[in-house]
Amino acid sequence: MPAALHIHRLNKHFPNGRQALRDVSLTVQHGEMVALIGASGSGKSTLLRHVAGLVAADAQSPSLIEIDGCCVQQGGRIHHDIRRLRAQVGFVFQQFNLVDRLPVLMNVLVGLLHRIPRWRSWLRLFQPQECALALEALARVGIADCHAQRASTLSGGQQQRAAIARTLVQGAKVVLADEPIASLDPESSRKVMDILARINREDRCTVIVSLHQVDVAIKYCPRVVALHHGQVVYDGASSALTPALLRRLYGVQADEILADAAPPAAAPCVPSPTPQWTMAPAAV
Ligand SMILES: Nc1ncnc2c1ncn2[C@@H]1O[C@H](COP(=O)(O)OP(=O)(O)OP(=O)(O)O)[C@@H](O)[C@H]1O
Repeated sequence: MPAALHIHRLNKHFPNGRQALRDVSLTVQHGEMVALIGASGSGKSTLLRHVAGLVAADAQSPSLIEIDGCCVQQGGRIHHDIRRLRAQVGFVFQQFNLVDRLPVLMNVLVGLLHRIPRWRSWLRLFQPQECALALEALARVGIADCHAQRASTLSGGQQQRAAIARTLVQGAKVVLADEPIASLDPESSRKVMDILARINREDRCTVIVSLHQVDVAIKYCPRVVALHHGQVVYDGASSALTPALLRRLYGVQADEILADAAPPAAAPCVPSPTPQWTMAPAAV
């Protein structure tokens, strides 16, 4: 069985000469929940955008990205059938990417557009069972009662949950979430992360989530991939992250991160059966 995600020797230079990714190789198996961490500018978003086939790697490089054995891009060329492949990948953005003026239910139904005839998608004609599917997805993320509201009237946390409901309706087997909680308050962040963990657990969805908050990465993701100046400098158990690595990744900010992660004594991030920052999974 092919891996959920396979990345081989991914390099990216932007036209201004900046190298955002350096020889990134990574394999993620089906059903994993992986956190992508690293300081601002380390390349997390750029990596996820390459995986989604939104950005092409350096031309004539040996790069290869495959999702479930299907080529997303190779040698800096995005696969010609990327639209079909993208339909299998859910993308959750920091800024939600909902259509503000449309009702929440319609925003969720957008996840079905790749599956219905084009004439129906143009007319936004959805069948009762499709609406029922969207309502069920909204119920799973806890906002079914908001289905008739315009997306713009939802709170940030609710909008992000609607965006996740859209990926549920889409039937995505791989969900890429790019800093999904960066603009949310702690309670909304918890709800969004709980939902991502639930779809990982219950739907066996592979989730790759970029996060600024190391404590959240440790709490929710058994595996962490850390980027530093576009290079993978750590790929392993989140419980085995060390203060030394966090200092390398985040510089002076690391002390703040360590304090957040383990409040009482700048406790070492050594593997332990019950790390102090691991809270019991909370219900959505
Ligand atoms: N379109 C672009 N043109 C030039 N440079 C870019 C472009 N997009 C990103 N970069 C640069 O590539 C590097 C990686 O950026 P990226 O947004 O991937 O980092 P990040 O880890 O996601 O940061 P943040 O956590 O702040 O979102 C940065 O140095 C950024 O300035």
